[in-house]
Amino acid sequence: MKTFVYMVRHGESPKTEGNERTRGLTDKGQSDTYRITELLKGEEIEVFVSSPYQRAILTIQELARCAGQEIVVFEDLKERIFSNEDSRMPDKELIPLLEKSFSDPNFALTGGESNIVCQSRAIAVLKELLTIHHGRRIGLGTHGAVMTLMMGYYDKQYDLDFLMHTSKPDVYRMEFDDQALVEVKRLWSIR
Ligand SMILES: O=C(O)[C@H](O)COP(=O)(O)O
Repeated sequence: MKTFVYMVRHGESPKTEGNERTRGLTDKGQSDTYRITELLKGEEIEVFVSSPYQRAILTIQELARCAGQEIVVFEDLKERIFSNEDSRMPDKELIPLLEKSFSDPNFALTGGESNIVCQSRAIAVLKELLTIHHGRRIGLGTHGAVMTLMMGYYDKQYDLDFLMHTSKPDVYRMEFDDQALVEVKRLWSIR
């Protein structure tokens, strides 16, 4: 029996407001949540889980509401901690850090996580979800780096280049046969 995981990367978030945990969505990010709902409401997703970060929860909230389901938050689905959770790392620092991290998966800044540490904690959750919700459809509110690391665990094509070509929001449907990934389809299209 197939299990489907819908990776929903959050929409646009204000970069200067709140901290990593609390910043929400911009007006565009908010309006994209309705597009996500339209796109996915026919998929009959019954289980909703998310990163604990507001921007990820808010992106799937309307879809979960339409499905009459609660969102279950998993701390270990949060975005990779690049240096700390207090503020967003500027892109001019983030991009070199990502380049270094994808060539050395054990590399971490002081106070931050490596790719390997982030991947291990998120994959532990995903494997548990695939077991508990075997045969069901799971919507997962996520972020660029942790999503790429989860997808890359199953298929090496999901690497830094993939991450750099993703959008906010973005949606990928992963089809599993038990714990094995059989297919990935991008469902989001950029207008
Ligand atoms: O999905 C992501 O890349 C992270 O959550 C960072 O999002 P941001 O560009 O809003 O900081």
